[in-house]
Amino acid sequence: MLVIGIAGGTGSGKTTVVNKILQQLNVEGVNVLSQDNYYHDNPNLTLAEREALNYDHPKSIDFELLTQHVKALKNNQSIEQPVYSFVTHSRTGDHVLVEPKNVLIVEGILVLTNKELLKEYDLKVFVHTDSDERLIRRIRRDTQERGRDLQEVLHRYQTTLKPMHQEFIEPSKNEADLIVPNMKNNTVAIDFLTTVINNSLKK
Ligand SMILES: Nc1ncnc2c1ncn2[C@@H]1O[C@H](COP(=O)(O)OP(=O)(O)O)[C@@H](O)[C@H]1O
Ligand SMILES: Nc1ccn([C@@H]2O[C@H](COP(=O)(O)O)[C@@H](O)[C@H]2O)c(=O)n1
Repeated sequence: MLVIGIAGGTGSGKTTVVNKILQQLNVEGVNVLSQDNYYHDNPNLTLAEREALNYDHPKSIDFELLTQHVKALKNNQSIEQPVYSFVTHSRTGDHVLVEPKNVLIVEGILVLTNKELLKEYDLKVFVHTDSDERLIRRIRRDTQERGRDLQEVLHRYQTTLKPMHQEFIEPSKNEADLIVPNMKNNTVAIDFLTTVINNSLKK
């Protein structure tokens, strides 16, 4: 199994890049584990308390479970991936059964920050987009798809998102084997990535 970690700031285009790779890959099967499904649940907190949490710090992620799931898939075992809701800031209680396949992509803002998880990757990618463009994309997405309003997005950006990006996410770029600029459609980088993945699978 080839394991690929794809990180980058919020709104950098990680999901978009992953979807383009999936369209082009010439392999039997690919699984994608999104870090977003591995946020801690915090069932003992009220909705207001959960809303106030910092979701851009590495401690907000259940890396133990994510790493355990990556290792299980590599050992040819199935996993039950939790499902997360950005509306309630908690796990829904549902699970998705994931069976092992040839390629595993692990994507998320913090997936290149965890030492144990870093050991599991064969290829590490960082998607780069300038912060002003990422903020614009984030406002658009969170108000249209994640039930947020402009004030919420801007408050979170100033209080946690930007400082955490500078402290944890941007430095994790140094772990990457490849940096994909995604300010505009970058077909060359996507073609390059799929070629690298296909070649690694042939070895
Ligand atoms: N190269 C691009 N040019 C313009 N818009 C883009 C590009 N890549 C992604 N987007 C848009 O930006 C938003 C965030 O992209 P997404 O892939 O969800 O980012 P991430 O997963 O890194 O948070 C989406 O609305 C997406 O359509
Ligand atoms: N309850 C939550 C959990 C996370 N977030 C934000 O999601 C961002 C990461 O997701 P991407 O798809 O953009 O990579 C992260 O920046 C968190 O602030 C949230 O708003 N609410």
